[in-house]
Amino acid sequence: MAEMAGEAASSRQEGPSPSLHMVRKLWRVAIIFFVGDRKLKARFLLALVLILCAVCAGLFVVMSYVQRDFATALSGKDVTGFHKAIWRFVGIVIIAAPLYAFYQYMQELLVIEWRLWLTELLLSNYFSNSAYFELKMEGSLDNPDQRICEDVASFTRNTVDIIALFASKLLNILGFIGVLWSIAPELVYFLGLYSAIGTLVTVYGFGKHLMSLKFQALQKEANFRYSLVRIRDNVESIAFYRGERYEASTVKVFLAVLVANMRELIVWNRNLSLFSNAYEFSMIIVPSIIIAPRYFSGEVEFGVISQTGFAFHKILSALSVIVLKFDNLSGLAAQTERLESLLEALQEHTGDVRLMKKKSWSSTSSSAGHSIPVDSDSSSLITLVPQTISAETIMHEEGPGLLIKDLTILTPNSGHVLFENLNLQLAAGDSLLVMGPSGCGKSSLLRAIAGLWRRGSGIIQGPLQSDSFFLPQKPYMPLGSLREQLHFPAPKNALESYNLNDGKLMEALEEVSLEDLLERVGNLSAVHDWSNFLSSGEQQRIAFARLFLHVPKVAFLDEASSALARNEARLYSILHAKIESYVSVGHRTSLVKYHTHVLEFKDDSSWQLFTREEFENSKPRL
Ligand SMILES: Nc1ncnc2c1ncn2[C@@H]1O[C@H](COP(=O)(O)OP(=O)(O)OP(=O)(O)O)[C@@H](O)[C@H]1O
Repeated sequence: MAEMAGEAASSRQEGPSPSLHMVRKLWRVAIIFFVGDRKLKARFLLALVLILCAVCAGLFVVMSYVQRDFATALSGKDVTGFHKAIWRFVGIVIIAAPLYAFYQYMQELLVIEWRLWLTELLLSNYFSNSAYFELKMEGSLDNPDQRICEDVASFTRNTVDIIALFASKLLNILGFIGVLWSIAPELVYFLGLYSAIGTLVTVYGFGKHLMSLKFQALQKEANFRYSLVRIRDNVESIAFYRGERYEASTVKVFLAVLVANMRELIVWNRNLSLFSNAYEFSMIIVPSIIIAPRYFSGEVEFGVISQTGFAFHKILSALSVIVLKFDNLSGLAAQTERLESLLEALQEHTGDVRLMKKKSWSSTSSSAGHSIPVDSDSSSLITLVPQTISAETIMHEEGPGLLIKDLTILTPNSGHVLFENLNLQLAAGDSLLVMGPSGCGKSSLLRAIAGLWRRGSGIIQGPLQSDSFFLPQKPYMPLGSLREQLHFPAPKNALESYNLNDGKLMEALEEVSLEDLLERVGNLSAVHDWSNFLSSGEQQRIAFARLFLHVPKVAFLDEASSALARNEARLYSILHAKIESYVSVGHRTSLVKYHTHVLEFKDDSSWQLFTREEFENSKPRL
């Protein structure tokens, strides 16, 4: 199973580790938003966040002076000074409260815009050039759905938080270092050394383990959730098999693996907390200890003690940001790692230069000629040719009918040869039935024609993608109304352009003997969980109705009538009348009479092409 392969493949990955390479990856994933097609908006929002951050940090510096005057007035029993300090404090609060709320709001807005943009970019690539299919087939990338959904959300949220955090810490250093330096320069040196040691201990003592555990936690959470989603998608089969105990034990294994990882993670988090708390708490009274003798000797006033403490802790927390926020940073590193590998994998499949700005700068010039359009809905089979055409790649060309030259197909991962040097040609009006033992490669032939499998050699000349239509072995019922089931794969937002009015849809339902379905569900807008609501035969008939509505030049049917008995003859006679050429895969000899040619695969991977008459004569029992 591809998921298991994905799990195995990615469990071999150790995850991120603290290094400059990691920082570069973070930059690569983050920068694409700020140089993408909405870069003006992105940069404007980021600039606003940084400006607000600077203003808020400035207010903190002002507040430290007010606090100093406040304390000094109190200790000197200076009532006027005390009232003055209170009014200045009130003034700062009046400015700071709305400003801080606006600052938070702008951060949230930046997160939402960033998430929306990145998710849309990933989705358009995921569905482009069959990337979603190939990623699953290759099994090298676990849970792309979780990466697109949760990792993008957490990545954008954490990155904005960290940018704002680093900016405010930097401004704190700039704002308070002068204050502290003017009072006690030795405290500045001390802080520099102390935080450098703390950072080194955190990064080298905890970094590798924590980042790797966080990376695995994301993966294991996703595997656990997917194991439950699979059950929801296959409830009926599991219930018939009475497979509850098996499934429960499988899910528990995923849970146990997840919990084992969590246990290890909390141990490391506990140790990190021990260290960072000791690191932080041991500094609480240090500034007072250093400044107190000067106060006792009358060198500085009382308020300087609290101002020194305030400035000291601001700079300490700024210089120690890696120590104190390492938990968030390691989470961000894990999300970055997962997103970076998704972006890389998608770029390999789609060639979309927007996905990896840095990398593409060096590769655009050389690969520009092969760049594959994203979101192209009139793409021909030619657009399915991968970026790098190797000796092991099947070539696609546009042409009338279907022409297959010297086609050899290998399975995607194992490279097992299914059949070799297949040659055939279908002219307009021809139809072909592909037969042979189970597992010989009949469906794989259709996969190769559709451009889903590319390993092998030879040439497939076929019509534009928009002129061909495939009915897969498992009928697929998307989410949506009955109308949308019939329109599928027309996108929801483009139904009108397909010019399929309700009259035509009802005609198609009649053609496939499903006119009663409309009575059962009420109308074409009815929404159900169609894959559970309809029987297998009914789902196959809906698939035929889609085919009759789309009227392609060539249709490909993979055991598309396997669940039909009575209706098969009727559907094939409509197919024959409506569609110029078609290729069916099937086991039943009853299908032979609906085709002009038969391609028969044998157990030894050889094949033979017959006209219908030749085939019938060679098998007298038919
Ligand atoms: N993703 C894959 N990776 C590796 N091998 C695969 C993959 N998918 C299918 N195969 C193998 O390729 C072979 C051909 O599969 P295919 O689905 O084309 O068979 P088929 O002739 O259509 O069989 P059936 O009549 O049972 O549907 C099988 O042995 C199958 O196990």
